[in-house]
Amino acid sequence: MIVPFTKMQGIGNDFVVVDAISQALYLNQGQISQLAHRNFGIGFDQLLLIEAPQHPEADFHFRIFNADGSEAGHCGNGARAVAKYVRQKGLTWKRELRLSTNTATMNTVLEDNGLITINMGKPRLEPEKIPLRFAEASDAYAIEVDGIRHKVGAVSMGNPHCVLTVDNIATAPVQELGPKLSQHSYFPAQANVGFMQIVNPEEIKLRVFERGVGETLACGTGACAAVVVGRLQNLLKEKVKVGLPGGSLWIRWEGKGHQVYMTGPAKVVFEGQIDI
Ligand SMILES: N[C@H](CCC[C@H](N)C(=O)O)C(=O)O
Repeated sequence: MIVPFTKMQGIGNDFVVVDAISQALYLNQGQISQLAHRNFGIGFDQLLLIEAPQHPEADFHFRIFNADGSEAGHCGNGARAVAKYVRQKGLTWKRELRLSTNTATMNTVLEDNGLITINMGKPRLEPEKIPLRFAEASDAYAIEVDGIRHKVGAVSMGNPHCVLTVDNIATAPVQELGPKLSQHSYFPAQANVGFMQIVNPEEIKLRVFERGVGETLACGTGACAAVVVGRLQNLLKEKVKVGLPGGSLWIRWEGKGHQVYMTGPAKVVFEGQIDI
């Protein structure tokens, strides 16, 4: 079957986007991981399948699959890509959209400067909603890895995140500690692991070891999770610039009970088709 796709990226987090409305597409985990392969396939961090809305107030639904073929509940950089894709493909003329994923619904606004602002919803802090195997919600948890106790924050943005603070992002143990925290038994659904350096209360640097992928150049929900954790730990103000290896995102969170807002770019790289 010939499947047209659009390759896109959001500050270096890269996607294959497929309109699964006009052409239903069913891929198993092995096929997805093959397509994700940087040598044997197209190569991507996530596959985004755009589907018809599942409820009347949404304009589009999209599903997210990591490079290992696992399905995820949310993707912040991917949401910006979807918002840009549906307009560029003429699937809508609207500049303000309501998108849904398996775990979240969000409003998106295409700004005059070409950036996209997304209301990412309220962070979920209750352990059972992250999910995290702790009884009580806390602004910080102690998780032991190889005999060392790490102070981490944990939050769901519709997908699970674990965030720890480091002095210098350049020397953060992303490859050593990232997978061990991501697959720690305290995270029954695994977790995306953010390493956050506080530059000042309005700016951080962040690297993210993503569940189902490994370290990516950027993670949108990870940027939101890091700002939420930083604010809960009284390290950050309401508006924060998040510097990731692939570029910057602007996150705003007033605090508990409020929505998180994310602003950033999304770009088309090329159009293609593949015989699956
Ligand atoms: N790896 C994530 C999904 C992609 C999130 C990321 N690319 C973003 O921009 O939020 C997970 O398994 O929850």
